[in-house]
Amino acid sequence: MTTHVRIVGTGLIGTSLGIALSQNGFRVSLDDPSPTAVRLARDLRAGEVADEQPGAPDVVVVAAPPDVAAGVVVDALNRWPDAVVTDVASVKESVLRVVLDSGADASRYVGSHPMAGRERSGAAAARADLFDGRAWVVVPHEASTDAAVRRVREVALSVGSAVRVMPAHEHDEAVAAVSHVPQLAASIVAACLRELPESAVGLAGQGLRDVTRIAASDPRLWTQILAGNAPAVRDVLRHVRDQVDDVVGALDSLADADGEGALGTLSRVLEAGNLGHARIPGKHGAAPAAYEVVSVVVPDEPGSLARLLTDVGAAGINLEDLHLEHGLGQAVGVAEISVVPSSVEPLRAELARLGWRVHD
Ligand SMILES: NC(=O)C1=CN([C@@H]2O[C@H](COP(=O)(O)OP(=O)(O)OC[C@H]3O[C@@H](n4cnc5c(N)ncnc54)[C@H](O)[C@@H]3O)[C@@H](O)[C@H]2O)C=CC1
Ligand SMILES: O=C(O)C(=O)Cc1ccc(O)cc1
Repeated sequence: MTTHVRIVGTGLIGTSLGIALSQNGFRVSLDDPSPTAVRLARDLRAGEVADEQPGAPDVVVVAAPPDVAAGVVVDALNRWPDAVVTDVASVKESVLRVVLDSGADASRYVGSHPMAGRERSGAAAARADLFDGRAWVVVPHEASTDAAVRRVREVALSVGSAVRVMPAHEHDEAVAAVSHVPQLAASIVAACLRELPESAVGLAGQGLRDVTRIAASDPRLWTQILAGNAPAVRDVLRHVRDQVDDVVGALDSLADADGEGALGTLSRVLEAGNLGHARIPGKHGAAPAAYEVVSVVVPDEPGSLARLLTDVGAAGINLEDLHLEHGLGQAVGVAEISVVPSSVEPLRAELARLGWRVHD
């Protein structure tokens, strides 16, 4: 029988999920306090407006802001006595605590968190493939039934996510380090740009863009996320502060004293960064792949990049990643094509043969 999923909160995450589930044969009904948000989600083919859908849902996914998520979960458990209820809030322990204290039937509640998102909010930013190949944390608690856990896993797997199961406190500690502190770091670095003269900001290259991409995220959402995970975020941030203090000490010594030991400190911090970076998983949560980059000059003309990608495909080589370096006002850019090491030489030779300028 077709599974009926009710999505409550049709912003970025709810609408993306609705589109992906609808494409995979689920029956989806949509609800949101904002009638405009529901209708936009419906128009984007995320499902039908809930008022127009008869019958109780099998699964309710609460995709509302973190500070109201727990209350919406409790309402859903009370309203639909046979439904499994999950939420996708970025913090899990604070939601679980409210649900357990509410007296509602928590055996049908299983928390969850897709590790996929964008720096934009709202249904208009939704993407059908948002969850594809990304981790989706399923967060059961002591009273969750196996049947409820299976239902939530089914939702995550059917949109292409890789399921990871862990308890709420472990989830919150993990995301403090891999998501919440990185968001703060991006915001703090970007905030330092506010007072810079135009002539300085104009020198920005890809490094600054990479480090600050998520500084464009929604401050209202992130204030709630950080507040909801305060102890774990604070602990990671203290660790960051200790390392910043070490670096400042080394730089003080270089600037004002004999600099003894300072280069060692700087080098250790940078090498530790290499080691941490190498642990970030590659595509589909797989172990980080050691790809190599082939750099190719691309003229700034219509169709150039498409022609390059066609030539890579025709050479029978799998493109693992693509990055375009493109300075403002330049007539050419550089495409950095990541491939497995064994493909580097064949690709270089083939592209050079076809007349592309391939860099060392
Ligand atoms: N934005 C991201 O990158 C990610 C967000 N999340 C989590 O997903 C949830 C939704 O986030 P987004 O989709 O980004 O937010 P959003 O701002 O795009 O959408 C939130 C929606 O919830 C609705 N809403 C507000 N109060 C509500 C209530 N009381 N009941 C039902 N709906 C209500 C709003 O009208 C809005 O349409 C949050 O809990 C967030 O922590 C999880 C993974 C990634
Ligand atoms: O933009 C990215 O790289 C993200 O990882 C987005 C994201 C934002 C919030 C979450 O709770 C989970 C994922």
